[in-house]
Amino acid sequence: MSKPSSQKRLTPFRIQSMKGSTPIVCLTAYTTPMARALDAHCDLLLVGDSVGMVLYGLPSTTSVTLDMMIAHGQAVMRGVSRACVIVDLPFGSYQESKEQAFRSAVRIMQETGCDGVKLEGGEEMVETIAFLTARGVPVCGHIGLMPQQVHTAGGYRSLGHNESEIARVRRDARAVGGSGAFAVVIEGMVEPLAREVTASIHAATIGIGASPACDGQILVAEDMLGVFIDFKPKFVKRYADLAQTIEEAASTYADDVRNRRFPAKEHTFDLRPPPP
Ligand SMILES: Nc1nc(=O)c2c([nH]1)NC[C@@H]1CN(c3ccc(C(=O)N[C@@H](CCC(=O)O)C(=O)O)cc3)CN21
Ligand SMILES: CC(C)C(=O)C(=O)O
Ligand SMILES: [Mg+2]
Repeated sequence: MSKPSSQKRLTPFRIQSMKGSTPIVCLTAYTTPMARALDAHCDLLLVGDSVGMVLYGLPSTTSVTLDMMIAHGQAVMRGVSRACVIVDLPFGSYQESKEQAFRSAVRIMQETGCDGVKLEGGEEMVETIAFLTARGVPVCGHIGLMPQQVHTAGGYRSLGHNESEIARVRRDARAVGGSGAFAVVIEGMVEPLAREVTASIHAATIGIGASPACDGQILVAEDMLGVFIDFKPKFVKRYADLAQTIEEAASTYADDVRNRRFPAKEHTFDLRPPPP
């Protein structure tokens, strides 16, 4: 018998159908407890390759592997009952050919049970996205600022500030939007461009640093919770200061141990009277 929760999960099809009506609420999740905490409040949870920077302290997302994405995808799926779960294809697992992309996507879907995959790229990824969607893999695109291109782009810079950047994003949006993707993450671009892109494609646009003019919004959960504080992009809004909360709790714990206030009576197993 299947779990009763399985039919309540939002599908990529349903996410796309929210375009233009209800703003699509998305956050990243990498672990079971985080997925459990976010699930009821989000329409879509992304197991992002940002996991490499946020949980592993790596300098970029480019050394994240398919095995890492699968392990975190499995962890998130254990904590979810409502949200649609999408897993990032990591750098090097899909760019070589559409066949390589299909093999990587199938591994992710079969080994995690997630609802679809996300991949970065514009015009150059159209064939790949069409190949995957035609074969049963729901695909979310990702255009604009593409973190896996950090080494060729020369850093993380927002787009749409000159005519050639605008033309590039326009082309990528039309290409990816028309390739069968149910949604497209549009990252790091000026508002007029995000608005134009959102109005011009059938896929739902999920913005990060791309203004309120998108069909939905996504942030890295650890950024908005103030857990990850190594850097704060302009687009991040802090809803909590958990790094500070953790620091304070650790300090109080250390103080309690050093002054023998912890463990107290209620944390200690004591000798019980023998049963009658
Ligand atoms: N924790 C975390 N949050 C993210 O949003 C994120 C990751 N990691 N890792 C993968 C990529 C990298 N991202 C980044 C990283 C840095 C900036 C940044 O520093 N941006 C500057 C300059 C933008 C501009 O040129 O206008 C900023 O001030 O926002 C932006 C996006 C987004 N992604
Ligand atoms: C920030 C989102 C869109 C992402 O790709 C990630 O977390 O890896
Ligand atoms: Mg990513």
